[in-house]
Amino acid sequence: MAAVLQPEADLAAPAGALPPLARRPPRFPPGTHITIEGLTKSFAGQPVYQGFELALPRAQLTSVFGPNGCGKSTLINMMAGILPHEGGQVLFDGKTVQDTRIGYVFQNYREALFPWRRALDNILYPLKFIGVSRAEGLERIEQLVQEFDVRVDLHRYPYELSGGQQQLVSIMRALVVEPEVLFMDEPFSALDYELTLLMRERLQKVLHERKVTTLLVSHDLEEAVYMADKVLLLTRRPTTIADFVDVPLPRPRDTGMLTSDAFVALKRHCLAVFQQAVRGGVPA
Ligand SMILES: Nc1ncnc2c1ncn2[C@@H]1O[C@H](COP(=O)(O)OP(=O)(O)OP(=O)(O)O)[C@@H](O)[C@H]1O
Repeated sequence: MAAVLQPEADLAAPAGALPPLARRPPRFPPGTHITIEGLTKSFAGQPVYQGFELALPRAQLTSVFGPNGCGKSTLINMMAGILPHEGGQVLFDGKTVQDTRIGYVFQNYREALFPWRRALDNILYPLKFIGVSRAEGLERIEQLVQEFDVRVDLHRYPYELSGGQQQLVSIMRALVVEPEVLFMDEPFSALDYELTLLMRERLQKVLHERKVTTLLVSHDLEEAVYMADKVLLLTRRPTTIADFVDVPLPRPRDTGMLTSDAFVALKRHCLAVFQQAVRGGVPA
């Protein structure tokens, strides 16, 4: 297992030259869960990330938003260990992704679920890799069904379920392992608007109650702000951080919030930063 990160221990100065401890700035903000340092990635010689740095807070949902093709999926896929990177590191409480329990919800739930397994067995599937019994798994699923407060027959096969129900199954499968970190890549983009509103509302409530550190890639600014504790706004490639915006709106949230003054003001700010980032300018 990787050594636990000592937040202040690796400042690159010779021992004799260190300033007094009390005056040294913290390496990462208090409450940091995930640290990304010097992340470097290119495709066909074209850089996407060059020395990318970021600290992500524990138990909060960070939405990732930016121009098309700026590398949102690439970022979470590198973090989740699905995609290799050329340089830098991503640590979770100082641990590598291999030593971290993660969940991942794909955009395309149709391809993500096993069609030959009933919904229940799709959800139970990852538990066999972490040594959780079927009985314990069934208890966890019952708990999830209550938290989401939805009616879905988990004895059905995926093709017998609606799109929203299938994506719910896929979300439950990611949560049943009780992940330290959850990654979601546009999980609602294939759902109709009514279902999207319902799923957003339920999911943000469950994730907040479970205190899961979450990364959500979204193409929809309304969704990005509504779901988030923080919105990470990215620039065009090579990708940098345009802004990392706090969303201090109360939870649980519902659709009424979408028209509140505070929500609209936050969304307006994010839109202005995004437009600057698309044009390649420096946000005001
Ligand atoms: N395997 C690959 N080979 C070559 N180029 C790739 C590969 N994967 C991604 N890219 C390119 O890298 C860039 C970032 O891709 P990525 O999918 O991460 O962007 P994104 O911000 O999630 O995109 P979108 O907004 O379209 O969903 C894009 O220009 C994409 O075409």
